[in-house]
Amino acid sequence: MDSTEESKGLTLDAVRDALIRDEDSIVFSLVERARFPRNAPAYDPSLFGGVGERALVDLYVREAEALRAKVGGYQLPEEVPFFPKDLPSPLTPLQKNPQVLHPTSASVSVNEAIWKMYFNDLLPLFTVEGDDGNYASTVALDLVCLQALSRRIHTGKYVAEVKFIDAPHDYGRAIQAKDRDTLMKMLTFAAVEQRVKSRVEKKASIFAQNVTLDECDDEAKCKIDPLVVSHLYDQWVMPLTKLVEVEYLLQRLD
Ligand SMILES: C=C(O[C@@H]1C=C(C(=O)O)C=C[C@H]1O)C(=O)O
Repeated sequence: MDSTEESKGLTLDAVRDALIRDEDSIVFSLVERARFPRNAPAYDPSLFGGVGERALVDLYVREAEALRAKVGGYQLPEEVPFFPKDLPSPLTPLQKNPQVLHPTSASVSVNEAIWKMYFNDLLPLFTVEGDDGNYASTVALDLVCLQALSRRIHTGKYVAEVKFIDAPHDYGRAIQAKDRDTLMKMLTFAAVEQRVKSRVEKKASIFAQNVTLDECDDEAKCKIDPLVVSHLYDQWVMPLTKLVEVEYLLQRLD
């Protein structure tokens, strides 16, 4: 969420607009990563002796996050690091962000689940098997994908706050009873989810087109399968966003 939106007051429409914009970043990041094959050695901790037991991708993400923290990153609730331990302190004066969420929101992270999902489930669905040796580009693009997914999913903290503010008594009862199932039912909007899935599939089919000048180009294939993107949202992005919402709500009255 940018600070102008926050200062105008948090509304469900404004947060949903932010989620819609994040769809573009997610689709584009997947299209970029799909230019390279799987490149499995980048994920193998037993390779690249110089970097110890860590896979190249771990090393890259950890160092990139440390640098980002030094220049003032990870101060917003939706910006959550994958390697939060021992992040360096910022070297720059911090921007003053309005505190719109409950203070415990910083501790809500589902990045471990995002990491596992991305490498174990998603990558094999949109990259081709193979190894072209371009490991530096591969891990750099993985980081872009992971960050886009993580930001979208952790924006669920704002969604939860707005829903809570709209019905504090109903949510309050379920929170006090620590009733996860009721919270999950209350915050789920099936019709909205259906529209999200249809829209991301459409976006993927437009953004991932191979554009040519040929009049009638039957060969124009998509760079990623639009169905993979709606599957990603259906199976992982929306369930994890809702998990963030539940986790946030459970701490909302602390
Ligand atoms: C994010 C929301 O909460 C839930 C999760 C959704 C999603 O991840 O896109 C969509 C609808 C809701 O079931 C919302 O209500 O907008």
